[in-house]
Amino acid sequence: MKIVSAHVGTIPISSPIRNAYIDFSSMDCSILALVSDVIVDGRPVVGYGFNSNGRYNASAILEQRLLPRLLAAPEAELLDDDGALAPERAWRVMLRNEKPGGHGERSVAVGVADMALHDLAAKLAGVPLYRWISDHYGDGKPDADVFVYAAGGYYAPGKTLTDLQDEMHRFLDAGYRVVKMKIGGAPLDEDLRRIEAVIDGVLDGDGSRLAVDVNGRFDLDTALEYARALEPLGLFWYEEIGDPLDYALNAVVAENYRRPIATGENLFSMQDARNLLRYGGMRPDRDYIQVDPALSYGLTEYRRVLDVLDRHGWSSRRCIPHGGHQFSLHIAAGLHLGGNESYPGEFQPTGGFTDDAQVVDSRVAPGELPGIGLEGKAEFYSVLRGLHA
Ligand SMILES: O=C([O-])CC(=O)C(=O)O
Ligand SMILES: [Mg+2]
Repeated sequence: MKIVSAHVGTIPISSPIRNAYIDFSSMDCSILALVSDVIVDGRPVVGYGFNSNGRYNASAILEQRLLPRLLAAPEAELLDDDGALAPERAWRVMLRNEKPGGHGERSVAVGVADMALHDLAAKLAGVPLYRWISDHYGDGKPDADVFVYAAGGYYAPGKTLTDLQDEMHRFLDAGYRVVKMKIGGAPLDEDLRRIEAVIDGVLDGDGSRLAVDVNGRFDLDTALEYARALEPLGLFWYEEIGDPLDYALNAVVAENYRRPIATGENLFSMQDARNLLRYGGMRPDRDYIQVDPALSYGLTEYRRVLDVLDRHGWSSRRCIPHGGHQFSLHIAAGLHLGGNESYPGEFQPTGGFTDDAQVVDSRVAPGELPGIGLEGKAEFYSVLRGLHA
């Protein structure tokens, strides 16, 4: 097995929505095809990768550093002892001559390549990725389906409370039980009206089915003011409250807020996640870790994150990755995570699951196509095919 060519593209995943920190009017991402020399049914087996939303494309790092190393490596450096593609070995090749620290855009680029390598490895083995992950990295007994919640509730120009309620009703109609909305982009009293409109108008008064996401906007005073107002509502979680690297802020909020906290989508390495556990006051009996493998050096690094969590007494069930993509859906099923995010309708064409995926009672199965199964997302697959056809 040899990787004969690598093809990088940059595509928009933009929309007019806004969270408390950024709008998505110019959001884009990198896409990648790794073409192998293995031919099945007259076509080469190809692994695909992309980065999820929130960080912009990292195409230059892929093109200028990571992929040249991958393509120049002797075949044996990418293979395991049985001659099969070993994504973790290829990962080490890509990161040769890179210093530690300084995670960020590099971790996005590696995340894209790591995803494509895992897609390719599972396709070469002829199995869906969750099965490959479970057999190679897990206990061989993957979960049949995965908890998913519907994320949305963004701020948008002209969006009314009724529009917000309609959006949340659509999520419930699509099979989700738990929904998420943005806060922190409006004054507290206005956010509370938005929250109450969803809890009372959509969720039959049950706040435990609503998560709220600040996208790192609050200083400590505002974080605590909101915490006091939110606690009686019994929310599913209070997310990314302050700057992602302000572990002390997170710890103080955790001391003052009894309900679950979720964070980690802007932590890009095992070391960052470990610092969150060491200094962030996160509580293993109730809080959630949202590190997104597609943004943070891929599944190879994510396994290190899971190992650190385990050493700190955390269950993998407390991990619900950010990003709403099909890659993390397989990882969640293969490694017994607590769930995965979903954005019905946003961040197309990359976001979401295969076209035939059915969410029932907030659970969805990763599907049985070989690899990640992006071939089952028709619009996205036509874009990916265009990279190398
Ligand atoms: O608005 C965003 O950047 C996405 C986000 O935080 C999430 O999905 O949790
Ligand atoms: Mg978030």
